[in-house]
Amino acid sequence: MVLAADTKTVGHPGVGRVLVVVPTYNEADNVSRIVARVRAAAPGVDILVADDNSPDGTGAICDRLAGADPHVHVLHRPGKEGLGAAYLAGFAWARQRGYDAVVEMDADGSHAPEDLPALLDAAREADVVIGSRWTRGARVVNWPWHRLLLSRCGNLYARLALGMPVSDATGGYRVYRSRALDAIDLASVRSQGYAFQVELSRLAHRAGVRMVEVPITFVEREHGDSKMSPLIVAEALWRITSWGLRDRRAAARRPEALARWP
Ligand SMILES: Nc1nc2c(ncn2[C@@H]2O[C@H](COP(=O)(O)OP(=O)(O)O[C@H]3O[C@H](CO)[C@@H](O)[C@H](O)[C@@H]3O)[C@@H](O)[C@H]2O)c(=O)[nH]1
Repeated sequence: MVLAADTKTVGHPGVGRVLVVVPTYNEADNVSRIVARVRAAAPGVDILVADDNSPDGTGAICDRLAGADPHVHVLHRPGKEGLGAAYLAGFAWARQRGYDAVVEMDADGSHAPEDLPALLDAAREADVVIGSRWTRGARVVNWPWHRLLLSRCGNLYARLALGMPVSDATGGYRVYRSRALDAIDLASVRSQGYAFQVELSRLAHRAGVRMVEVPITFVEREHGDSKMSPLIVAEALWRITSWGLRDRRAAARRPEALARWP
């Protein structure tokens, strides 16, 4: 199935060589499907699955996929360390191999690979592209009401606390041009869970890189379970609050910066 995909096209026009990083923890029912969909939707991109030694055998499935397709790679990590650590390891892997852009994508099909060409097109004119659920033209399908509420409230809080003009700072479907990753101090990143997405949005905004949002259709997973937990929500709340307070204290020391606070 994967072998049928094009192996000759390289990268994306106007962007260069692209690596899609897919973090996985217990995604045995999803990982083959997502790899096949990415290969069909964007035949020129490479894929790196960053697996945290999933007990359900996701890593072994990825080894088979990688053995059958030179565009597919696996990073085996020793244990569950959170989404943020898996992405940082994937970014480092991409940098060492000279990729021009890195894509973040969930393994469960929530982020439609069919939207990827539009995100990569937008990356021609931007350093960071966020696939947004909360901008005009976006759709969210089958998400339970409590997740909708959490995402809307979380994004509103992040926007107000951090003064970022981003509608979906928690969203995990993104393109980072390598020059954006160079501009961001990745060594300072501390978030482990989904706060990672907000932290990178904040660092990109502060670094002054060009960020754009592209509407996506986000679909709730059909197989496997979300890794969302009260701890992940608590980490996001705590980190956003402390970044917001720190930014306001810094702005108070520079009164000219206060004008931009909402
Ligand atoms: N390697 C690794 N991967 C992980 C870990 N925790 C989660 N993942 C992987 O990260 C992806 C996202 O996790 P999900 O559990 O599917 O997230 P969700 O609940 O659907 O959350 C969605 O909403 C969040 C909040 O808006 C988003 O931050 C997130 O990206 C996603 O869109 C999946 O591919 C999952 O396997 C981990 O500790 N290690």
